[in-house]
Amino acid sequence: MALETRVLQPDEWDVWYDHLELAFGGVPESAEERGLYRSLTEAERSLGVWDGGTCVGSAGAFSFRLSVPGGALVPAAGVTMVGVAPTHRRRRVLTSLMRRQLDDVRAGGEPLAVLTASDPAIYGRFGYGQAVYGLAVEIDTARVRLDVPPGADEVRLRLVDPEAALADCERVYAALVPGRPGMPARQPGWERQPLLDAPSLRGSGSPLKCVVAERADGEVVGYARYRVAPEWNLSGSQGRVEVGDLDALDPAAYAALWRYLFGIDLTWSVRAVKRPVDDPVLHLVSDVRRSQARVRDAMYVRLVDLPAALEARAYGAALDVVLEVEDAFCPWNAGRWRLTADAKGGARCARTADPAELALTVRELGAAYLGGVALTALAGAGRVRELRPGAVAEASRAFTGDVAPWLPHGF
Ligand SMILES: CC(=O)SCCNC(=O)CCNC(=O)[C@H](O)C(C)(C)COP(=O)(O)OP(=O)(O)OC[C@H]1O[C@@H](n2cnc3c(N)ncnc32)[C@H](O)[C@@H]1OP(=O)(O)O
Repeated sequence: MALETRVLQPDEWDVWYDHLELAFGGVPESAEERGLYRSLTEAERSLGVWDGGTCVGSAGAFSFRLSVPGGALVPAAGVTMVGVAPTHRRRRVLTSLMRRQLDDVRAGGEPLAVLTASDPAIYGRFGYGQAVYGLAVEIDTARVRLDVPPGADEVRLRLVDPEAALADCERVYAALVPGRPGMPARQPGWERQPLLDAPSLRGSGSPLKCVVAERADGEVVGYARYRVAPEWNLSGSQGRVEVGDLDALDPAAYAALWRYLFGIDLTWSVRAVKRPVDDPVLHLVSDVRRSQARVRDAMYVRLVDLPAALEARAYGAALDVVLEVEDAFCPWNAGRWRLTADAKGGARCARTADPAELALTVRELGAAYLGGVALTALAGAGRVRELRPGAVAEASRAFTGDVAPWLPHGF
């Protein structure tokens, strides 16, 4: 029987999501998670592949607006819920879903598609480049000290109900978005994701806790949501603090929050797994080695409308370069483009017949797009070719940003 691909009907959601759980190994999610993702699913952007009455493939997209260098919020399809049934794998079901989805994203006018990958080897073939990395730390708080800046002692900390503090936390998050490429502006409903607290998500940890940092006038300027995972052995307490998220608007509040987490009684380590790679905590700790910093891929970016995407971001230096771009999966992007930008923010990208100065695939452009991956590094790996001496360094300087891009949460 031929497979049929169609847009999800809302009453098919449970069957569609059951299929997805199966593709991911078959461990059921908690009712709380399921309820959240049901409410966040955009049915008209969700595709199902059906073999008779059985769902055998799925892919969805969230309508995100993503912060890019310069602070603009750019519409981006947050690709999600991709799965193919174990009975139907390696029969090009994923490939057909990616084809349909990228055509839909283009028709809908979103310049970007972004995703987090279950396996880094999957999405390069569809033009996604590894643009955002994430930092994980597990800090030995018995031996590592924090060198907090002046002002941290004036910050008032208050332990609050995470629900009650939500509006204040969201205000802090929203204020950070324009300054940090990669952050999705919060769309309605997504504020609930950091509050998910089903027992299966806690592991051995406590229910979610929230501490807020306040200025003298009572304004909330930072927060941390975390769990405490107590553990006892013959030597005594071995507890750990597990940070969900931690955001602050100034260095004093930021350091005060970390100091609080370091000082929780009966715990001897703090683990935070979704931090930016340039997290200032690396410069607060006395011993970075005992902080066990690890970096891994976090978000992949695909330029769907190449000129619109390149014009939407700002550049750190003036630029005038002709790019020869390969894009086998979205051929409307392929060819020669002149990208000009001034350091104040204006950029223009248009087709040209002038000689190319840099040759690369759309995947490298996606990797460099948010300013966190240097074109010079990609050139070092042979993935960007310099056709005019000096062009790689010039373009790299303009593309690279002052802060590392960051994806603070999964999707
Ligand atoms: C954004 C997200 O949601 S990420 C989540 C992705 N989902 C999962 O990981 C759940 C478990 N896995 C699956 O559901 C499926 O195996 C998928 C979705 C990864 C792949 O689906 P398939 O229909 O088998 O892929 P398809 O047949 O179209 O393969 C296309 C190509 O990708 C390759 N490929 C597919 N999956 C993988 C993988 N996990 N690792 C490396 N390569 C892969 C195939 O070998 C094929 O390569 P080729 O073009 O060189 O021949």
